[in-house]
Amino acid sequence: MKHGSASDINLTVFDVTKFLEDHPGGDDVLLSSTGKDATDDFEDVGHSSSARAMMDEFYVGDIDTSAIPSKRKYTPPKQPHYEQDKTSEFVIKLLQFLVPLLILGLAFGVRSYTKTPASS
Ligand code: HEM
Repeated sequence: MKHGSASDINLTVFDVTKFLEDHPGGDDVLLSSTGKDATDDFEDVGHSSSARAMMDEFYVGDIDTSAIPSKRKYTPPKQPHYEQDKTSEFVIKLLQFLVPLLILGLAFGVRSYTKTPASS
């Protein structure tokens, strides 16, 4: 949040971790205002001048917002293009279909060879 009448491009950072339990307005409102510019949140409440004076206790430093790099769109690194070999994929699919049939045929074959002829 901005503090006092500092220049518009400066953002003042406060560490309120030690103040969470003691904040008269509660810890939930403090937490909901962390990690962002909480100037409006702070001002909207109409904090007293003694509340403003307390802020010095939690002062960490100023950030020159013009020095913050603007967010850049993430572009994933280019992947090398691999020649995809579809034949092995096809062979695997074919085997997945044929192997069970082969086992079934084998089982029937073995059965018909080993079957004792029906007593006549
Ligand atoms: C370092 C920052 C802050 C300090 C030192 C501080 C301090 C205080 C103090 C001393 C009070 C008692 C009333 C008064 O004296 O004005 C208070 C009340 C309150 N504060 Fe903060 N505060 C801070 C930040 C915030 C933030 C970011 C919010 C966000 C919404 C907030 C919301 C409130 C609320 C809702 C109350 C209760 C007001 C009421 O019941 O009348 N405060 N705060």
